[in-house]
Amino acid sequence: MTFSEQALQNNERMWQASIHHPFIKQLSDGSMPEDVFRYYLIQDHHYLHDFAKIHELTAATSDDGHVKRMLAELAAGLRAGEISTRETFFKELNISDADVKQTPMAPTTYAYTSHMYRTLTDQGVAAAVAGLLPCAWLYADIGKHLVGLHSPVPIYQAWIDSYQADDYVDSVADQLALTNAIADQADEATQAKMQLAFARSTHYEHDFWQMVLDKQGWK
Ligand SMILES: Cc1ncc(C[n+]2csc(CCO)c2C)c(N)n1
Repeated sequence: MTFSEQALQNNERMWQASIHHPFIKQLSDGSMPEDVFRYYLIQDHHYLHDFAKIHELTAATSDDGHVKRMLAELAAGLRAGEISTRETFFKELNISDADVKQTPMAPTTYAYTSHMYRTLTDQGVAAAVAGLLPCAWLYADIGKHLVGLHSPVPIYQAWIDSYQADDYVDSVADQLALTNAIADQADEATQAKMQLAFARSTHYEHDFWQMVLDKQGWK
């Protein structure tokens, strides 16, 4: 069994809970209040900024040319994605730079990104790469699940469409292949660290949806 097959089997319950989370349902049936989607976009902006940084740090730490190149390419794609999100979603919802600056990372965004930094510093490159994987892979699965459903709210449908684009689906396949290749060459202890990092990120992906519906803040 490949690393990713094993990972999915180990985390099936959390994975399914994300795919069927009320956040996804509210987005696809259009019932999500706009302020909730705004909250999501701002937290996700904070998340993506750190997520790109973690790719760059992992690339800088790795001594494998292929891993370095792939992570650097993914980071560049994330930076470009950040810019296009600002141009489309932020503009449409009138989210300004000041709105973003004035909104701190909520506890779950903070915990999720901190987990990824910590995985790199404490567990190394292989575990860090495994910790990055649920992000793209889970959204691709959610995108598949939503094929054929059309949200009555155009901006929600635009969000759904962005995770069904062909270039995105190809990039997920590359990330799966990279993670599986790293796991193949890793010893058992490293493979266990990779599984743990994947499981933690999967957990935080689920909590991210819930954070948004709760509009979680610092008490
Ligand atoms: C909390 C959170 N988790 C996953 C994604 C999805 N995502 C982030 S970067 C990327 C790859 C290139 O687009 C994908 C699929 C998100 N936006 N926010």
